[in-house]
Order: sequence, then structure tokens, then C-alpha cells
Amino acid sequence: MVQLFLLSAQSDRLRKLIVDLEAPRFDSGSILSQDPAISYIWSEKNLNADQRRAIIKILTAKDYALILGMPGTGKTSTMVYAVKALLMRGASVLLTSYTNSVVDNLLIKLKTQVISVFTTSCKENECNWSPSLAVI
Ligand SMILES: Nc1ncnc2c1ncn2[C@@H]1O[C@H](COP(=O)(O)OP(=O)(O)OP(=O)(O)O)[C@@H](O)[C@H]1O
Repeated sequence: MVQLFLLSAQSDRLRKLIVDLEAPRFDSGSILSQDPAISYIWSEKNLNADQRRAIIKILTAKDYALILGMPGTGKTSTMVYAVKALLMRGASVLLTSYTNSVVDNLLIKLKTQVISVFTTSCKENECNWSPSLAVI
């Protein structure tokens, strides 16, 4: 919150987004890049076209991305693959929600999906558990 009141370029940008409701920006150039996270999303067969497009938006967001969908349309599943793609990039991910049950559902799905990302950092039976995923 205090960031909004500071005199810096970053705070100025935050004020434009939050107070002036300026539209968020997306990096259209990186869609064609060699980013493994984007390649992974293009190749993931369990995603439909809308889910894939939503995750590409998340991965190319310069400010933020909002995903909107009717109940049961696959938002939670989309977030699982988005989190996996972000972790591939080495990003830190904070999961939070208005209700505990939404976070619980996400974690149940992440349990089967994200473990493989964590285990890639295992060497000789010693795992370096990454603190990249935080849950509130
Ligand atoms: N691409 C897909 N192909 C087939 N089934 C899918 C796909 N995406 C999601 N589903 C299935 O659709 C159902 C609803 O998905 P999900 O829970 O992700 O939706 P949601 O939008 O988060 O739902 P809610 O709004 O109720 O929280 C689940 O059974 C999920 O496995």
C-alpha cells in the first residue's frame, strides 16, 4: 500500500494502474520467443484454446493479468498450469484467495502437477526444495 505514495517510477506506474485504472500492458514480442514456459504451454495437451490463451496472457503480462470465467469453466485448472509455467521460469508465486476452499482446490491439483518441477532440483537423493511457491 505504501508503494502507492512513493516518488518513484514504479510507484507512478502503480498509481496509473490502480488509481487511474490504466489498462495493463502485455509483451506481445515474447510470444514468439524461446521462453521454455511459453513453449510448455503451447505443447500442453490438457489445456483448451481459451485456457492456453489465458496463460500466455499471464506469462506476457508486464503489469498484471485478470482471468475471468463462469463457474466450472476451468479457471482453477488454468491456474495450475500457469503456476507450473511460472515456476519453470524461476518466478516466485504467491497463491492467495478470498476463500480457503479455492486455495485448497488449487493445492490439491498442484500436488500432482508441480511436484515434478520441484524434483528437477534433486541430486543424489538430496532435494533442494525451492521456496518458489508460497501459499496464504
Ligand atoms: N481443458 C480441459 N479439458 C477437460 N476438462 C477440463 C479442462 N479444464 C478443466 N476441466 C475440468 O472441468 C472441471 C472444472 O474445472 P475447474 O475446477 O478448473 O473450473 P473452475 O472455473 O475453477 O470452477 P469453479 O468456478 O467452480 O471454481 C474439472 O473437473 C476439470 O478437471
